[in-house]
Formats: sequence, structure tokens, C-alpha cells
Amino acid sequence: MNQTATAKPAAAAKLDTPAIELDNVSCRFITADGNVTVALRDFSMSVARGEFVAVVGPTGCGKSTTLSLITGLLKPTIGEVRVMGEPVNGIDPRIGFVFQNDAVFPWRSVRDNVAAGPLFRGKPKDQAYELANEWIRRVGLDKFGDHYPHQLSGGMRKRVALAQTFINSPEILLMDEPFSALDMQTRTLMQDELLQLWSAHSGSVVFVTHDLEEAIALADKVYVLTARPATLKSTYQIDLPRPRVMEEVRYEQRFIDISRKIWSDLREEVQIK
Ligand SMILES: Nc1ncnc2c1ncn2[C@@H]1O[C@H](COP(=O)(O)OP(=O)(O)OP(=O)(O)O)[C@@H](O)[C@H]1O
Repeated sequence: MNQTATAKPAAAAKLDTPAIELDNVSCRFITADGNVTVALRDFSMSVARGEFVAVVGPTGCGKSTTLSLITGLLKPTIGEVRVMGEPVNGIDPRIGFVFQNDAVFPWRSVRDNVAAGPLFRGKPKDQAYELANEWIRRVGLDKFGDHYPHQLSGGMRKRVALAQTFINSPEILLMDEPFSALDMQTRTLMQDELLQLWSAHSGSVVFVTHDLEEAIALADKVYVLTARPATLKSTYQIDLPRPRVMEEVRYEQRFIDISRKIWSDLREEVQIK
């Protein structure tokens, strides 16, 4: 075989590599009293570059564990986790996070919170603050740059968290129930904002949620996990057209059909005691 004729240029081959791969991963915890909890069993997942993946499953099955494995905070008991084709090894600056609890510094103003990432990464102060102002404007908080987190609503704090994360241009964004503490209206607004930021930014997202509708409305692909020990129950490609408008997409017939299908899978698992 003619190797040179078939081999892809290295750069192109690299771009084909998924952003995230979990390869037959199992994760087992041994608690202080000697009990063993298997959180994931023989679980595989692949997230392409620029893809938005949502992970749903019953409470306590192992959804957050998948994120901890991607960050390198946890190591799999069996299997391998790769980011951009390389085995995970420590904290990766290409990964950003947004969790349910805001990771804002309460003693810093909005502007200082948003500038913290670039400053930490060594950007000169004037550039870091210029960028922070730009992101504060993008998330609609222009008038609140000098406010402190306790002076903001839950939705506004979430905007700070998004600005704080997106300012670092993460190639991978991990989100663990980021909007679950928000009321329904604010949550819908934040979902729209997330989609706008993501589409302008083109990173890969793994979004863990209890809310099946949220998963379908946002994602390109939904992974459904079984009850613990979580293994893969099913995956669904979500073929709803983009751009999606949150308050409209959930009334579309296609959305309702997909929800019904996935819910029938999930219901079986939620009912397992
Ligand atoms: N560090 C740990 N030590 C021991 N057990 C753990 C640890 N982390 C998670 N677990 C256990 O692993 C299981 C899966 O936890 P995980 O947080 O991944 O579930 P989840 O699906 O995200 O849950 P929820 O939907 O309630 O947020 C749970 O039973 C949890 O108690």
C-alpha cells in the first residue's frame, strides 16, 4: 500500500480527533467504611470538536463523575479518558467549567471576577480588563461591573460565571446543572445566552442535567445513562435545526417526539430503586 497517498496530513488528522473520549471507563469509589460504589461501568462517550453533548440519567448514577474524569480530578479504575487525543493528565487550561454553585469570588467586583482568568494566565492588566469589559458587555452586565456578587440576582451571577468562563476561550466547556437553581424564565434566558455564546465560540460542550427538555433543546447529542452503576443506555442525535430559540423549540412536534422517545428510556431507569 502506498502510505504517502493515503496518510492524512498530521494537522488534519488532529482535527478529526474527538475533543473528548471516554473509552470503556469504569469508576469505583471505596468509602472510608470500606463500602464500594461503582459510579460508572464500561462507559464510552465521544464528543466531537464543536459538538454540544448533554448527559442525562437518574440521580446519583454517575453524571458528575464523567465530568470529574474529563477534568482529571478523578482517574478511571478501568479504561482511558482522552482530551484532544491525549490521555488526561492533570488540569488542562483548555477546559472551562460552569457548575450549579457559582464559582465567583464574593469579595471581588464583577469586573475583577471576570478579569481573574486572563490575569491568572499572565495577560497584562490593561488587556485583561479591556477583555473583561468586553465580556461584561456581551453578557449584558455593563451597568454592574463595579457591583459585588451579593448585589446581583441569581441570573446575573450566572452571567458573570459565563463571562468568567468564556473569556478564557475554552476549547471544552463542562457544565454540571448550571441553571438548575434558577427560576424557569431566567433559566430559559440563560439557555438562549449559552447557545449564542457557544455558536459564536465553537468549542465542545458536555452539559449534565436532570432536565430532559433542557438537554434536548440545547444539545446535538444526548447520552442517557442507566441507574447506578451507570452504563450507557442509549444515545440520541438531536436533529432539530439551529439556531434554536428556547421558548419556541419545545413546542415543535419534532421536539415532542424526541422527548417522548428519550423519556421512555429514562423512565425505566428512574423507576429502578
Ligand atoms: N469521591 C467520592 N467518594 C465516594 N463516592 C462517590 C464520590 N463521588 C461520587 N460518589 C458516588 O458515586 C455515585 C455517582 O455520583 P455522581 O455525583 O457522579 O452522580 P450524579 O449522577 O451526578 O448525581 P446527581 O444526579 O444526584 O447529581 C454516587 O453514589 C456518589 O455518592
